Amino acid sequence: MVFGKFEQAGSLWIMALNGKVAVVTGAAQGLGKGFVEILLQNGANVALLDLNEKAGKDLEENLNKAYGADRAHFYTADVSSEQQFKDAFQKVLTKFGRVDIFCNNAGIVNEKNWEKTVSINLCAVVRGTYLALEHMKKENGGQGGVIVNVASLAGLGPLPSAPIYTATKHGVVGFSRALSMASQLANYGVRINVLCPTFVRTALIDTFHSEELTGQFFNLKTVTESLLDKHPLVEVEDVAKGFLLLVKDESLNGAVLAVRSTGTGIVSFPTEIPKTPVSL
Ligand SMILES: NC(=O)C1=CN([C@@H]2O[C@H](COP(=O)(O)OP(=O)(O)OC[C@H]3O[C@@H](n4cnc5c(N)ncnc54)[C@H](O)[C@@H]3O)[C@@H](O)[C@H]2O)C=CC1
Ligand SMILES: CC/C=C\CC(=O)/C=C/C=C\C=C\C=C\[C@@H](O)[C@@H](O)C/C=C\CCC(=O)O
Repeated sequence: MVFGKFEQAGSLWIMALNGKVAVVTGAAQGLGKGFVEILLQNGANVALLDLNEKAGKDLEENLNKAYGADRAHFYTADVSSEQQFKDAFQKVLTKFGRVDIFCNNAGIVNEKNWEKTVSINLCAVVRGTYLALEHMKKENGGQGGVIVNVASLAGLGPLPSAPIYTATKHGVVGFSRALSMASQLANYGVRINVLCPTFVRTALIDTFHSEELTGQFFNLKTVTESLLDKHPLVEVEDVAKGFLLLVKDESLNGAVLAVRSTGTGIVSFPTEIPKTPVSL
């Protein structure tokens, strides 16, 4: 299946990013900032969405100094608000005229206020995906494109100290994989891929030291620390390279990319779930 303007690199079909327009949520810091930078370095123009207005505006100024005027624009938006998300998306279309790449990256850990976590980590990912899809899909006159949803290794296996966070990330993986199949079957011309990083050196990983944010699971801090031993930290730049692959490689739709200190790989899901027979 071929989606958009691309150039051939060996047997790979690679989407050229010059002139493309990308949207990244949670873009003011951390992984989102890394995704924005690698997109700018590869020729795309980028809309940054975040609820942190000061950090977002400061980053916008610095990026336009570094990569050229008018390449990056910040829009204040709380992705858990349907109205704010829709308004920001409309402002992006008014400014840039198109959206080719959409990254649902914004996410939090809050096991106390779990409804907030579900609202941001899962509901807002669905909202952003559907906003982008409505604009991109060919049956609506769109140009096609690619959506990258940010899950986590906790979307592939449990984080005992963060069961709600784990649930939201499993939801992102399942939703994105199912929608990628729907997109293929309906010939939307839109690829939907998932990024599953291990622990990354950002502000978020301090969360599990916070009793306010881990709540009843604060006493499992040592479990997370032992998982950190098993899954050592990676840097934002390592994850950004995986993100760029999911954006540029036109052959990838429904891909789940795990980024770990031991390397990066596309997850293969068993068609037959291993089972231990029981007698009823
Ligand atoms: N840091 C890590 O170890 C890992 C992070 N992830 C995921 O990567 C994504 C980014 O996380 P990090 O960069 O590490 O976190 P971070 O806390 O450094 O940055 C998150 C950004 O999202 C923004 N944000 C939070 N709630 C928002 C909302 N309602 N509306 C708009 N913006 C909002 C924040 O203002 C911040 O700029 C999250 O989805 C997270 O679950 C996945 C695996 C590992
Ligand atoms: C408290 C949250 C902190 C940071 C955010 C985040 O998403 C960090 C996730 C980091 C690691 C999660 C590890 C989960 C490990 C176990 O559940 C494993 O069963 C995971 C399953 C497969 C891992 C892939 C592999 O190692 O082959």
